[in-house]
Amino acid sequence: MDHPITSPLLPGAAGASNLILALPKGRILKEVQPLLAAAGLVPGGDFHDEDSRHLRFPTNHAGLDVVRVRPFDVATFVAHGGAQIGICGADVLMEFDYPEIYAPLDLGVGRCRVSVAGPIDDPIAEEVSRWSRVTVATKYPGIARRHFAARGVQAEIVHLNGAMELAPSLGLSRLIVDLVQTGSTLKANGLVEREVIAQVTSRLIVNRTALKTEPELIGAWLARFREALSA
Ligand SMILES: Nc1ncnc2c1ncn2[C@@H]1O[C@H](COP(=O)(O)OP(=O)(O)OP(=O)(O)O)[C@@H](O)[C@H]1O
Ligand SMILES: O=P(O)(O)OC[C@H]1O[C@H](OP(=O)(O)OP(=O)(O)O)[C@H](O)[C@@H]1O
Repeated sequence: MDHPITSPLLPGAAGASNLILALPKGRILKEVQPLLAAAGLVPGGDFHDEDSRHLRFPTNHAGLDVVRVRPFDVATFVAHGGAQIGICGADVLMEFDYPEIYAPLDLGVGRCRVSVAGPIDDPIAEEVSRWSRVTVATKYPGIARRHFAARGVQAEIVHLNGAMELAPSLGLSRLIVDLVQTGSTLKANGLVEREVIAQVTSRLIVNRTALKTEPELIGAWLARFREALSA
């Protein structure tokens, strides 16, 4: 597909700063590479060198640089306006619930779900809504707290950044809230999915203020991604 560089995608008037697209390191980055290519966006420098210490990279568009950050931090960079556009999972958006972020495009990658899980040999965990409180290990304290609060249950959160599946067997918590795709990580650790909180895919996100101040420039990138998705 031919992607001529049309004028809205060029840098603005002299002195205008570059747009920044925040990309998540890891699995999502791998999955969105074909979409970036279809949108005519090619990160340059040593972007593809995983050992590079650079964090910001030029692209084939003089008006757009990319930064490579942790998946959770994509939303924070975009919410604070450090990056105007980003790509991150709906799980991250749900966790932070930043009002500054607009998420217009579902990219259809990174498909999984946020779920409650517990030990397979703890059948009463199914009756959690009858409890007044429960301990939950998770890297999603906001999602977990809101989910249980909506059922009138107070969640006491043990905040972990990974390996949540170990928490019940090691006595940290009764339940976990984590991402599930195939379910093999739960199974391998003696856990079972109890409840799906939300389905997850990755989204293209935009800072709302930036969209108001640079509507043509950001609108042109949204149109490119939309077109790439429908190709
Ligand atoms: N098993 C999975 N299947 C599909 N998508 C997933 C899966 N695990 C995570 N994701 C999606 O990918 C995003 C990034 O997950 P990834 O595991 O790459 O990073 P992370 O572990 O959150 O990052 P960090 O290295 O900063 O801890 C998640 O926010 C979610 O949207
Ligand atoms: O249902 P499954 O297909 O087993 O996938 C779920 C696992 O994937 C994610 O972990 P990831 O592989 O990203 O590891 P990390 O969070 O520890 O980096 C998630 O935190 C689960 O542990």
